[in-house]
Amino acid sequence: MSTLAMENLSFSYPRSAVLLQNLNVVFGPGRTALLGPNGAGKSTLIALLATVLSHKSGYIALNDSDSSVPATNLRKYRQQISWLPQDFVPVGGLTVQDHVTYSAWLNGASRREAKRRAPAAISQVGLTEMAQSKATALSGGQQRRLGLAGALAHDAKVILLDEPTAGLDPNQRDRFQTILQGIDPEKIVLVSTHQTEDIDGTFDRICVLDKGQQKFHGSVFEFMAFGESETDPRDKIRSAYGRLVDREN
Ligand SMILES: Nc1ncnc2c1ncn2[C@@H]1O[C@H](COP(=O)(O)OP(=O)(O)OP(=O)(O)O)[C@@H](O)[C@H]1O
Repeated sequence: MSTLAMENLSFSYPRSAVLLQNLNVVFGPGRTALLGPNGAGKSTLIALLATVLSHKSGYIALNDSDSSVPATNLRKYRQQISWLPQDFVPVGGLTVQDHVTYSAWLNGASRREAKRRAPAAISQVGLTEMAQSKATALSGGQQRRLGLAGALAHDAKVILLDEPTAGLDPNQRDRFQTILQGIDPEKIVLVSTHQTEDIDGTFDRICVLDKGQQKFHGSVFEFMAFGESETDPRDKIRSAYGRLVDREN
């Protein structure tokens, strides 16, 4: 079983207080929703896992590729990671097809592999009919799906998606959830989100980060137990989240 583990991970931005201190988290296969209030450190954690930021101490290990950060085998680690940043903006001038090919190549696939895999990833996110359109001409929701296609085309073991559905309308969010549900369950998928109403039925597990600390990590079912007075699963999750996270945030 693949696991992505952080051990005693600490991080602070320059001239800022410590944000993550001795964080220990293990993500396994399946879809995990990363919840937490604004400023909790979700994007930072994802950027550390993507190795866009470097942690101060501790380490990150991807067990079945025998690679870790810091490590001698950073390249091997990076080849197993796909990352969709929160502020994804398509590169101007590229078609959807070229954009997904380019993203897969940037994520570590060879040029030939990237080209070969792009059509399936474009189809997976429902953009086949727009494959020859300019990426910048897509709507906001379609652009997010384009970003997701780039992450999926790489066929990495770990897929990191930072608030992929922020600002999308309910239809586009539904569409995104359906795509997430279709991702190979053996992959480690970590998705930061504020949309607790989208969790039930899409995610297997929930990890709650608050003030740089892990407040909860377990199955969606276990999480719902904190919202026991509610009956609707979505209300249970919202209520559980409210109980776990300090209201003063
Ligand atoms: N480049 C930076 N330099 C200094 N501080 C930063 C930087 N980026 C983020 N921070 C700070 O680190 C903390 C965590 O930010 P981060 O973006 O990781 O939180 P988040 O949980 O993703 O928040 P949100 O839900 O609002 O996206 C915040 O206090 C933020 O102001």
